[in-house]
Amino acid sequence: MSDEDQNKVIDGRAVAKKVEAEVKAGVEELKSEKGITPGLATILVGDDPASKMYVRLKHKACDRVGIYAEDHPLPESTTQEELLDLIKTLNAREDIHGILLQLPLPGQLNEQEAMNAIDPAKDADGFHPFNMGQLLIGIEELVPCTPKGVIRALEEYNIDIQGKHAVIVGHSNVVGKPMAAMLVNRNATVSVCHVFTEDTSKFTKEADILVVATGVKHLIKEDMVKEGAVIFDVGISEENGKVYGDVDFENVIKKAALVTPVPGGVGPMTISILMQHVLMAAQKTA
Ligand SMILES: Nc1nc2c(c(=O)[nH]1)N[C@@H](CN(C=O)c1ccc(C(=O)N[C@@H](CCC(=O)O)C(=O)O)cc1)CN2
Repeated sequence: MSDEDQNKVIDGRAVAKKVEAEVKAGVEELKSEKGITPGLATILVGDDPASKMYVRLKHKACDRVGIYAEDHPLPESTTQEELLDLIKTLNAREDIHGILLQLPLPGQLNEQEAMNAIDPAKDADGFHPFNMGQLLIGIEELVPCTPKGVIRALEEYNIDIQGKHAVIVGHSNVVGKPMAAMLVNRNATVSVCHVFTEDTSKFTKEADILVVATGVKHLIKEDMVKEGAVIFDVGISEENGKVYGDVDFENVIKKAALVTPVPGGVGPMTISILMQHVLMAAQKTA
């Protein structure tokens, strides 16, 4: 990669490091002034290797910032009742301020019902309907971590959002929909594309800010982006032990003003925002 292109890489690890430093300072203050150690409980159902790795990364981040973390691994065969029972127990624990249910869940489990059972005040992921509803009316407290990480990166890189055309590819509850709400809350003009969009490239070519979250390797090519666009690649797919994003990074970077790499872009930012949420939830109990 040329030096010029190197300067266009959004360093997600550096953004995450900055967020983590802030969280660490907040955790120390809460411990020394109120005697409260923020606590996160993670729930991992089954043996999916990627999910296991993400939970491990979250526990390592907790260690770095001083958050207490405990994992609740459940077998693949877990019933809805068993999962809800565990969530109920964790909701009642005073030393646990954040609960994270690692997704996806095995097919027999009802994901939405499980997320609805998490106390909204402990909803570290921001997926509870109460927190999603708050986001929609412009109250951003516990909101989904990945889109919040994207917003933080836009701030860190001094990118104006107001009046810009932001295009999101993917309309999931985890990324696409909350990302749209956060950008609208900041007065962007937002288009959301998805599998039923007739001509996605018609939209992506017009995007000042492009967020792609589909899980389709290298879906976004150089001829699909606008010169000078700021691009966030949220997708991760694996092929022969190598991870790929949704953006054809090597070629797209020639045209973009800024772009996130995979790995080292949005992923680390997501985890640092999760740490921020556990701290926020603990601070509210003080
Ligand atoms: N309960 C949740 N489940 C899932 C979420 C989520 O936010 N909450 N998001 C994804 C997975 N995810 C976090 O859980 C996640 C994915 C990727 C990364 C990350 O840091 N990736 C590294 C690359 C790692 C690799 O080599 O594969 C990177 O991008 O640098 C962190 C978190 C689905 N489930």
